[in-house]
Amino acid sequence: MELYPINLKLAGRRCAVVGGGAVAARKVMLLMAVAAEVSVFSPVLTPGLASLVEARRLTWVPRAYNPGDLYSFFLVFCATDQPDANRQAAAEARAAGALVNCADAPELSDFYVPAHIVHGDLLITVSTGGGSPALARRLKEDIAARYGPEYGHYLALIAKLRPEIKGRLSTAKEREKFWRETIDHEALNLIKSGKFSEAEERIRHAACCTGPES
Ligand SMILES: C[C@@]1(CC(=O)O)c2cc3[nH]c(cc4nc(cc5[nH]c(cc(n2)[C@H]1CCC(=O)O)[C@@](C)(CC(=O)O)[C@@H]5CCC(=O)O)C(CC(=O)O)=C4CCC(=O)O)c(CCC(=O)O)c3CC(=O)O
Ligand SMILES: NC(=O)C1=CN([C@@H]2O[C@H](COP(=O)(O)OP(=O)(O)OC[C@H]3O[C@@H](n4cnc5c(N)ncnc54)[C@H](O)[C@@H]3O)[C@@H](O)[C@H]2O)C=CC1
Repeated sequence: MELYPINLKLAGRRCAVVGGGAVAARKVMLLMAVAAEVSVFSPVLTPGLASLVEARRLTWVPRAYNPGDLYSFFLVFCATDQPDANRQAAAEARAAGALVNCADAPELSDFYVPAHIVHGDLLITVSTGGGSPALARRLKEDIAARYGPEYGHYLALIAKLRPEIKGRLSTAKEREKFWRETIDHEALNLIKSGKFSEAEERIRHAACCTGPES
């Protein structure tokens, strides 16, 4: 195993993307989705990136990367179509202490972006360690067909009820047993049919019937 699985909080963090093509755009969109503060260094942008600049949601430095650009970022993506520029940017960013992703050189990257499915706070990711991004994408599609948006609603309900259940069941052991038994298909089926309050009641009711003796 080479990769440590970790999910980063990037809200408000300064992140840089070097390059403004299709790959850079994919990385930028994801950074924006998690409210990172994003700067793009590239002479040319995709139309999608250009409209984000116009909406003032993105800082654009409209030129090729220059040494010295990357001294103050937490995370840096090097995603130009020029291998030498990517290498130089990656080396500078790493020397400055940033975590680096080099789009055309996995061996120069500190981390990879996994294929992912998002439903609210539910994040399902697939990594192939850089071995086959196409396989990661395919597996993601298979998983997405199995775990739809209802799981996001289910998670939101469980997360809402967790503090209440924590108050009712006094030990961690009881809570662990409760949640292992309560996360079942019945509540999920209720959510699938739009019966949110019935699903909530089902979980609350289960908590009433659980106690130290059960
Ligand atoms: C190492 C990594 C670095 C990183 O970018 O983080 C990396 C590297 C490279 N990708 C390349 C090609 C492709 N990348 C994709 C797609 C995705 N690539 C993503 C991640 C990663 N790509 C990281 C490893 C993740 C892992 O494996 O765990 C995904 C999962 C996430 C995202 O980028 O958002 C996203 C899925 C989007 C989705 O879910 O839909 C497709 C498929 C397609 O587009 O249909 C192809 C063409 C088919 C193929 O090559 O498999 C090449 C060029 C190879 C060449 O020159 O031929 C390199 C460089 C190299 O390998 O040397
Ligand atoms: N990691 C991944 O998921 C994938 C990576 N790749 C790799 O990523 C690279 C980029 O792919 P695309 O976005 O499709 O290329 P592209 O040709 O669409 O875009 C390249 C961008 O880099 C900019 N650029 C060129 N030189 C620059 C410099 N010195 N400084 C700043 N910006 C510069 C250009 O203006 C352009 O916006 C490819 O060379 C390929 O090796 C390709 C597919 C997937």
